[in-house]
Amino acid sequence: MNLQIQHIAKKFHNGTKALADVDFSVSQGEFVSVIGPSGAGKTTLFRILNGMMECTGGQVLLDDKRFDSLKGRKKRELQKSIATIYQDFCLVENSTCLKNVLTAGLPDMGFFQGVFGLYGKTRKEEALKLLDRVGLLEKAEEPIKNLSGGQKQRVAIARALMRHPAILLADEPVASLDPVTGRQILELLKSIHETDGVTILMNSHNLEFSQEFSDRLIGLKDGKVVFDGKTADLTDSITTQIYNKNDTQIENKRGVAYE
Ligand SMILES: Nc1ncnc2c1ncn2[C@@H]1O[C@H](COP(=O)(O)OP(=O)(O)OP(=O)(O)O)[C@@H](O)[C@H]1O
Repeated sequence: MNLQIQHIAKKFHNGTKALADVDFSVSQGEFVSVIGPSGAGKTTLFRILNGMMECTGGQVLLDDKRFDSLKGRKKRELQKSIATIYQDFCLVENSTCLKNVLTAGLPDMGFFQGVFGLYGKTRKEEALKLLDRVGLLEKAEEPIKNLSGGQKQRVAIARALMRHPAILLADEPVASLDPVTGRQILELLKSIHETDGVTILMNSHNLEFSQEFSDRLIGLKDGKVVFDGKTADLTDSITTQIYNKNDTQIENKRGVAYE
């Protein structure tokens, strides 16, 4: 599935212009990271892409079908191709890992099935397989609140995969994790990307991780794309331009989350 972001703009009610003429495409199977300083508009862009927020200009196309202006059932149908994982995992803490993964099926279920959690044997088997894939089968009946941060993100990844997404949006997926756990989560995402051909669009403050795991980087600054190229083509001077920091600061901050 090809994602086309065409001249996207977002102006909030308070007058803040978070995005201005953001324009790029992502082909099926790419691993792209959106990088940029705090306030650059990364989260706003991701919210528009997963349908949580409306843009005030431009359009988003999925395989040439306009996505941003759709409503209701048509929007939900197309939305199924996009799954998101978040920095704070967005799981139900008192519910088990298995139930959290199963909730991904709710939009396809009838009202009563959903209310009474009648997920059915096939969905349960698939959810258990996915928990196995992320290394958490033995925790299936454990409530989320008993898990570590890394384990919670693994459950969130299993829940995302339950939707069979063509595109996985990873919004600061490792920002709440220590560097070792963060790397393990990114290795898991990379292996899913390589095995399933899922497109991954990641928003990260960690430039070193973005460079290591992505094929392509999009540099956002003040709501505009200031770099779009292969990871290897990101030079120190472009990094300075994106983050507006001098070279010494960049050298000192390599591997540390940019602010
Ligand atoms: N709901 C909102 N109402 C008004 N302004 C907002 C809203 N959400 C975000 N903004 C503003 O839009 C701009 C972009 O914010 P956004 O959160 O997208 O940046 P970001 O690059 O994700 O930053 P960070 O890396 O710190 O999360 C900022 O100036 C922010 O203050």
